[in-house]
Amino acid sequence: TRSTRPQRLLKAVRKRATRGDPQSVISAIDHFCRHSEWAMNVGDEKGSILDSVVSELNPEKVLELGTYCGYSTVRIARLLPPGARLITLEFNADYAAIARQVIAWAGLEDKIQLVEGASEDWIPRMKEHFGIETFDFVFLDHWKDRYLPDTKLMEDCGLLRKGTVLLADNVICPGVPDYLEYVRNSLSYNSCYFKSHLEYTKAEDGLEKSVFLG
Ligand SMILES: Nc1ncc2ncn(CCCCCNC(=O)c3cc(-c4ccc(F)cc4)cc(O)c3O)c2n1
Ligand SMILES: [Mg+2]
Repeated sequence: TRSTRPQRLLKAVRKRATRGDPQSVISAIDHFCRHSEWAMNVGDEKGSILDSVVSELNPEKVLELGTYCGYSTVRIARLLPPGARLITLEFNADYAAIARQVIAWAGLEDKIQLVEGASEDWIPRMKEHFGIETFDFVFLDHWKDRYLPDTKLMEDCGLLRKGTVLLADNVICPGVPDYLEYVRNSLSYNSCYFKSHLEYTKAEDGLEKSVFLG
């Protein structure tokens, strides 16, 4: 049967990127998405904003919601200090299988734990299952109607501490109006918007950075 887009994306990584070189994996995926087939990776323009937030924060414990093919997983993990850990949740088994191979090609598997399942099922189990106290950085890029309930769930599970940074993708396109309204009006967050574009297009999109105040 016909291959899937994630399978073709992985093929492009293997063809163009150098094993063990995360930057070449990132460039290969961006090239594939610009010149062959659009895919819903955070992309190079928003990815540069993601890089600057991660580099400034130097987080030890990172949670990513929504792995897809592992593009942002690789972007984040390549910047983490030794000993830092990234847990990434992916609901779709086919995407997870591709992401594992993209992460392995980048040589970053030691820093990354990919968990297959739904965020709402795994967030309550982070402490007992992964020995996580709190996260330093959370990247939200999964179902857009789960950003708000999962943020409240992370608060309720005590997974956020004073200074934890939430960075949310797609706050304009496809959009997360209920989440934006919450983080921008809650006294528990300092929130700011980084205007950008939907990956590989001219449409407006952006990232919302929200610092939890405890
Ligand atoms: N609960 C739970 N737990 C864990 C999970 N793991 C995966 N999922 C399901 C996530 C399914 C993919 C989410 N991402 C997007 O839908 C997305 C879409 C666009 C986009 C598309 C078409 C357009 F015309 C314009 C923009 C662009 C983006 O950058 C996006 O990130 C989970 N859910
Ligand atoms: Mg996204």
